[in-house]
Amino acid sequence: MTTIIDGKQLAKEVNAQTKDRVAALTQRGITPGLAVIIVGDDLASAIYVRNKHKKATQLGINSIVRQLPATVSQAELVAIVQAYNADPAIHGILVQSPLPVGLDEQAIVATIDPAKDVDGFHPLNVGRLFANLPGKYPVSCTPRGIMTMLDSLNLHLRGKRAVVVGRSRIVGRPMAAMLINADMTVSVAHVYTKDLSELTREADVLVVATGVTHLIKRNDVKPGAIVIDVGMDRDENGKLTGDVDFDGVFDRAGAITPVPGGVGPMTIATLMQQTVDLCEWSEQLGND
Ligand SMILES: Nc1nc2c(c(=O)[nH]1)N[C@@H](CN(C=O)c1ccc(C(=O)N[C@@H](CCC(=O)O)C(=O)O)cc1)CN2
Ligand SMILES: [Mg+2]
Repeated sequence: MTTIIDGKQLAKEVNAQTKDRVAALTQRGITPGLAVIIVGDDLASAIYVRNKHKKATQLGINSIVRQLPATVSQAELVAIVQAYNADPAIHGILVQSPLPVGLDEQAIVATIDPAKDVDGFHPLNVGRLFANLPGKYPVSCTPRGIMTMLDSLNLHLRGKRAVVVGRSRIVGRPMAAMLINADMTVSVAHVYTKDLSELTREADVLVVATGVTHLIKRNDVKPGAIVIDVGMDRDENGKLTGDVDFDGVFDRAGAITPVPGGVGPMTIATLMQQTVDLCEWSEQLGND
């Protein structure tokens, strides 16, 4: 029997907990605040940002969306980030990715106060994750959401083999770090990897984040493996599909995420969770 990991349902459960935490803070006169900066008119980004705003508002988080024209300068963008850094009502700041060409995304992310870096993309927080430093700091939401999915399966991860296909800054690299921190033996594959199938067939946990439609097929998966599909691709008919051939892999996997309704909803739920984390952590610091 294969388990379908229902990201929508799990996201609902995470969101319900977040809503309770927001209510408890609000009772103390504190409202978590999230500032989302979006630059230009990328349609997909506009939809993701609208969904973030809607969800934050539903949960009682004070959500501010700052829409800027593609012509905004690097210096203007930095000044806007700095203003949110200085605003005590804002606990989480994020810049929707990708930015239009000409803007240096990394330089802008580096100006976000690491304590307000709700995406976990600031180099200080990335470094903390990779060094597995103790303490409270934000991490990238998609892989954190995937760790929540793995937790929900009550697996024994220690010593098992994980393969992450894709080495992006947002997903592949932080995912690998989180799996190493969970005591798994981790390999990261990418576009130059030779004999990909040989590697993926060793995985007890296989995370695929490449943007290549149906890259992973039935024979690339070890029987019983946990298969996490981060892909959001369009097939030849324009239908949303993943990096994994779900129908082919389904009854070979032990558990598998669907697309849509798998990792995507967990990314937004984790973002909300992390906004409230940052708010609570800032309060604890303030009370010390
Ligand atoms: N600053 C950031 N930029 C981007 C991030 C991010 O975490 N921070 N991630 C992605 C976009 N993204 C959130 O920003 C995101 C993408 C997709 C989904 C989602 O729920 N997908 C649905 C399907 C949606 C559809 O039908 O198109 C699903 O998988 O079920 C959530 C968040 C890049 N940029
Ligand atoms: Mg999905």
